[in-house]
Amino acid sequence: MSHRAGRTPGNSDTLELFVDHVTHVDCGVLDPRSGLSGHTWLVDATLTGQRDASGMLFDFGPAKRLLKREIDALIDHRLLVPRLANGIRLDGPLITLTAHDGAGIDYRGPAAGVAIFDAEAIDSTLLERWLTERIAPQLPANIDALTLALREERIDGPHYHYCHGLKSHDGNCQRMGHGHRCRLAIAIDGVDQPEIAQQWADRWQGIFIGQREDWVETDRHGRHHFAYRAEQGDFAFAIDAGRCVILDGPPTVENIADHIAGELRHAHPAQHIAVRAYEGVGKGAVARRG
Ligand SMILES: Nc1nc2c(c(=O)[nH]1)N=C([C@H](O)[C@H](O)COP(=O)(O)OP(=O)(O)OP(=O)(O)O)CN2
Repeated sequence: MSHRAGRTPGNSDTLELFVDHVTHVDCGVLDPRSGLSGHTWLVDATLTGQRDASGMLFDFGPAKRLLKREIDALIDHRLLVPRLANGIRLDGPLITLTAHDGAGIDYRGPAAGVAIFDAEAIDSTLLERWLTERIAPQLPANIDALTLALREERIDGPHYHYCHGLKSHDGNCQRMGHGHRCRLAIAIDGVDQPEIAQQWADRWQGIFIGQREDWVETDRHGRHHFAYRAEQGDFAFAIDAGRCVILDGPPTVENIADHIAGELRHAHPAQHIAVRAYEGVGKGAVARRG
């Protein structure tokens, strides 16, 4: 999605500067069809304009810092909410979604934990436009246009997406309801097991991973309620129990990998298990049992 930043581009002296994967965004999305989903989008940026006296469009260092800072501040580690979607209600800090299948999701938390869009649904095209409209005006005057492209990491093997929050994290991971799209790999006795990893990925698509000590109750509609107090404020989430996984410890990627390894160990007690779980793109944890 492209947005003019200021001047009209010239003909022959216009150049493009690109930064692939200037940042990635890990967020949760409320959607009237799927309910809750976790996303990781890589962001590629292209700047169009004229060189200044230094021979540059924009020094890569400050350009990357500005783009990453703004994109991260606007949508990273937030729950993205399409305000105009059927079934969405905003009532102060309480956001409720009644999805098409009747399932209800409640979120309550500080404003910093969400991003609200005047839209019926959220996808990468909408986010590209929304972000460029806000960031392009901050670019230097010799930049005529900004193009941002959001893409998912190419993952050929098993992968899943989930939402969570890490209440003790000193950064934005404390925000309940942010999410990730992740690879998952499992090996038994050193042999890759894509089918087993795929079964886990299928089972875990779109789950919310909570911590047992934050589980408050299961209501009469069969929804688990979670709540915690973090540095940025009080967060609470309610979602169908069938879409929750509850861990004994915080839902870090270490604990997620270890949870899967522990479950597999029951089924394969005499074998060596290795679970390589990712959190978003390019990072994660390996848990080994046996
Ligand atoms: N050892 C661990 N550290 C962190 C975990 C974890 O599970 N184990 N989890 C998180 C957060 O959940 C988070 O979503 C990761 O975000 P962040 O640290 O911001 O990672 P990015 O790749 O997005 O980093 P940038 O600096 O924004 O590029 C945090 N730590």
